Amino acid sequence: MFNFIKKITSEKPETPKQQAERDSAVDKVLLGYEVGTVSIATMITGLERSGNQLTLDLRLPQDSDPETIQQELGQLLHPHGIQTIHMNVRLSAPVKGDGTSLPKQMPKTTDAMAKQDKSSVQSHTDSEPPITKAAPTQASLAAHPRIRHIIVVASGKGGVGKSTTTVNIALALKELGNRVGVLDADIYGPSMPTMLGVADVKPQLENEQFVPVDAHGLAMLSIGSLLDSDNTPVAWRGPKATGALMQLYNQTNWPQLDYLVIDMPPGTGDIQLTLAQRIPVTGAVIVTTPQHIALLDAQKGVEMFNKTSIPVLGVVENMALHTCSNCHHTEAIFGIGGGELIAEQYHVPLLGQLPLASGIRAQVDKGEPSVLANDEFASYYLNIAKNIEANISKFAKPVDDKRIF
Ligand SMILES: Nc1ncnc2c1ncn2[C@@H]1O[C@H](COP(=O)(O)OP(=O)(O)OP(=O)(O)O)[C@@H](O)[C@H]1O
Repeated sequence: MFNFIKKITSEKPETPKQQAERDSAVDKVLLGYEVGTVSIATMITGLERSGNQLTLDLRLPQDSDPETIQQELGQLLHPHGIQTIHMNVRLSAPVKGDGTSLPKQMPKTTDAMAKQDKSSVQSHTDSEPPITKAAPTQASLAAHPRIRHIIVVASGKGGVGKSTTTVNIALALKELGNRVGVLDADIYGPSMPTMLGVADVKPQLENEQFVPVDAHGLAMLSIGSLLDSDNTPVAWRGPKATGALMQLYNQTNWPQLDYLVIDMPPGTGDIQLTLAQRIPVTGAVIVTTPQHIALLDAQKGVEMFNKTSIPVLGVVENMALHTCSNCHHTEAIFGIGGGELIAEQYHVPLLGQLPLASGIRAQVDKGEPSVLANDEFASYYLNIAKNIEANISKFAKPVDDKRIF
């Protein structure tokens, strides 16, 4: 482990407001800075900003030159108020054999990334889709060797029921006879393990790869499984979050899957954009609610996916209808047509409208979502899954069947 401390220039006054603005600018610089052909964001295992000082824990490829990196980052970050950079650098060990000295237990998040010295980009080229150079486009990303379709489920804002919808769609796709995996990438509120009733099950490591948890037949991996209760990801900033999520995607031994459904963090910021640019996605599903503000945010989601050339498979309007728990009468209490409006405006299909029903909430709360319980709401999700299936093949990327693992 090397420890580099470099003073760039002398002090400059900084207000809290400036600091907040600079945090975002610093994130952008880190996301854009590449070591070899890979963003340094994917190599950050720890990041702390204190005033004009930035501390980065980095796991760099063995042949990289930390001093040059520090110098270049210093120049790029100096205009954004960073005067001192501390870099704690681990260089990846050279690849030897098949990597037999493995941790028996799943390490905690920070350790998981820091200790896996052999898990560099170099040592995993056999299973990782390549991360391409700056401004990667979907067309330049190789399809995942074992996954036919990757679907991201996104929402413009939090709390619209994205995770509830994701878990039920995943179960519905499985119900239709598919092999399905779920990646819970919602760093702000990872909820898949609880919703699937496997919150106590920790994923294992095998040959330096995460092994997804079997959750009612779904291959599930959640960023939440890698966290301690005191190590909440809420405070994670862009590059660290992006790095951790890319690691989950790249370093997981996904079985052969027809669908990997990714529960994205809500919003349309840097993290979402970076993931959308680095993971070979077949299509996106956008979850919204009928309220005006949620619809506006959903529009931003559609625009983000359009920019990154990810086809939008459609919009799901959640909590669109209310089903009375006494008489089971269903009506659109928030008004009608929100999801339809977006669908029309952006030429994307409306995949379905879901009721606001306490039963839907109660089922995910007890770890047995509606589709699993086969309750009265299951058919709504099955219809959405059928609509996804009906559309998806025209967006599929070719799978390289000749690849050997
Ligand atoms: N159709 C629905 N009817 C009733 N309750 C619902 C419905 N959909 C979701 N909920 C409830 O709304 C709450 C928020 O849902 P969920 O966690 O799925 O939203 P989210 O968009 O993923 O939130 P976050 O952005 O915080 O991750 C949960 O308590 C969930 O049970």
